[in-house]
Amino acid sequence: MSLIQLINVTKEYKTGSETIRAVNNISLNIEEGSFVTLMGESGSGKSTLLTMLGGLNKPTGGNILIDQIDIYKLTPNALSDFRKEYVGFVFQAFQLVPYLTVEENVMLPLAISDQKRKQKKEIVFSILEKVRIKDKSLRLINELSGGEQQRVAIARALVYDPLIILADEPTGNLDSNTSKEIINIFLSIVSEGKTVVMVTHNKEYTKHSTRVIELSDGKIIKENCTLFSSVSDAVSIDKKIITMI
Ligand SMILES: Nc1ncnc2c1ncn2[C@@H]1O[C@H](COP(=O)(O)OP(=O)(O)OP(=O)(O)O)[C@@H](O)[C@H]1O
Repeated sequence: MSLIQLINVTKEYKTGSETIRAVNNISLNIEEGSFVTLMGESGSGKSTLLTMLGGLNKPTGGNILIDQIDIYKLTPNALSDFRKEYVGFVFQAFQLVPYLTVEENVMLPLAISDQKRKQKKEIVFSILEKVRIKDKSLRLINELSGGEQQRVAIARALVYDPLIILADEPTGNLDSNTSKEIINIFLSIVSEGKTVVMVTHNKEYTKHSTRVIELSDGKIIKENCTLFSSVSDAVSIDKKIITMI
């Protein structure tokens, strides 16, 4: 059974007398451990689809099942628990707290957790190590480069060890070399078995994904699966690219 199942999903926004159909009757299955990129022109419905997948934006039609849970049939509290357990979000604008340190930003989502402080610190440090920013854990956010800030944002998204990472234009504010480093982090996350769904406008990054989905006017117009036989192939090719820079 697929980890993510969308069944006839539609989203309409009403603004005044106008109704915008941002996502138009999409059905889609996403397997666990895949790296999916969502492409398409501005306004084609990518962010709407991503936020619906993450339990942040209720569809006006259809069902979204994650791990066989029909997420919008959950109560608000259960939906919030579901998000905590299953989904980590990464955004273009990082959305970090500028007057807190790296460590404090990543620790922030754990504020509501019952774990002991020592345990929380261990989780935070192991993730900071994974995204290679541990040496700057005591720096304030505004003392970091854009790429470093995005690493912190990815670390924060990983603190509850979610199965799914949803990233909306995570490289949109970064130069091309830094963007490749961020894509490499996503590839290593995927190689651990997590599922990443990433919105991007940059065609170059689609070659690292296991599946590319192109949207237009809220519909899937093109799909390209299994560009690599496995994610480890993608990682090795990506490493070659990084070495060439
Ligand atoms: N909260 C909202 N209220 C009204 N209309 C909205 C809302 N959010 C998105 N839309 C509209 O829905 C359509 C799809 O928007 P969406 O942000 O999903 O597209 P996108 O492909 O992510 O675009 P971009 O690449 O510019 O971020 C657009 O026409 C947009 O104006």
